[in-house]
Amino acid sequence: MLLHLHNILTAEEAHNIKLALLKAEWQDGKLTAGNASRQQKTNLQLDPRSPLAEQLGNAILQRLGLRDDFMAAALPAKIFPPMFNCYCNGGEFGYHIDNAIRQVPNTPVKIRTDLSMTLFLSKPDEYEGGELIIDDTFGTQSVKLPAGDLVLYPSTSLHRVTPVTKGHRISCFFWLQSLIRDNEQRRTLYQLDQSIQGLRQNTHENEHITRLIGVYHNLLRQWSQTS
Ligand SMILES: O=C(O)CCC(=O)C(=O)O
Ligand SMILES: [Fe+2]
Repeated sequence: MLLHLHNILTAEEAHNIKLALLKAEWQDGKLTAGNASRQQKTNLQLDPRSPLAEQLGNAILQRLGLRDDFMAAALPAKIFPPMFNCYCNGGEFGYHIDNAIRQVPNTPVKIRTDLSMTLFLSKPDEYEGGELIIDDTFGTQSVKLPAGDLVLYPSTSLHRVTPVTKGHRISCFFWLQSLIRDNEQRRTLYQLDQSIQGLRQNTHENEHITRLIGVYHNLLRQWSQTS
């Protein structure tokens, strides 16, 4: 399941973050690439240990935590600290699948990457190219979102970023380990949750809704892994 989440940041917030990032010191994106994807990657990244990356990353995570749609779709168990990248001057990232396990820098914490996310910080008309192309069971999708919007997709997907031939494509990208490892089980829970929310908005609370909420929790209990 690929999900487009609108307005994680307002356009103005995204713009201000982008301005701060444009002035930042960037490093070669190959530094954090796995062996196989190193040749495919010609972009820039912010040093994940820099105070700016930490401050912006925490603010973005705090915002995501307040979003019911994100929490219901992702069911996060552990989130990798957000990272920031910049593509310009023909920079791209060829087809790859993200590493399965990532260690949080300077900690013993390992995260299985179940879901990948990109939060777009540049406006689509500020750069040419830079589409995130995602291939999965749902077909091939080309994603280029308004500043402040986020795409969430299974980390099992083959994906690439097309060359940015004009302007700068600045974004925040990261991964998470979900309480639900299996993509189909997670999708089923999301659909059930959306239906329950729809019923609760359109109908008075009743015993059937209560039982349905119970079914949701019982499936979550059966399928979830908390570590
Ligand atoms: O920039 C993006 O949208 C995705 C980046 C990416 O695929 C990666 O760093 O693994
Ligand atoms: Fe990737």
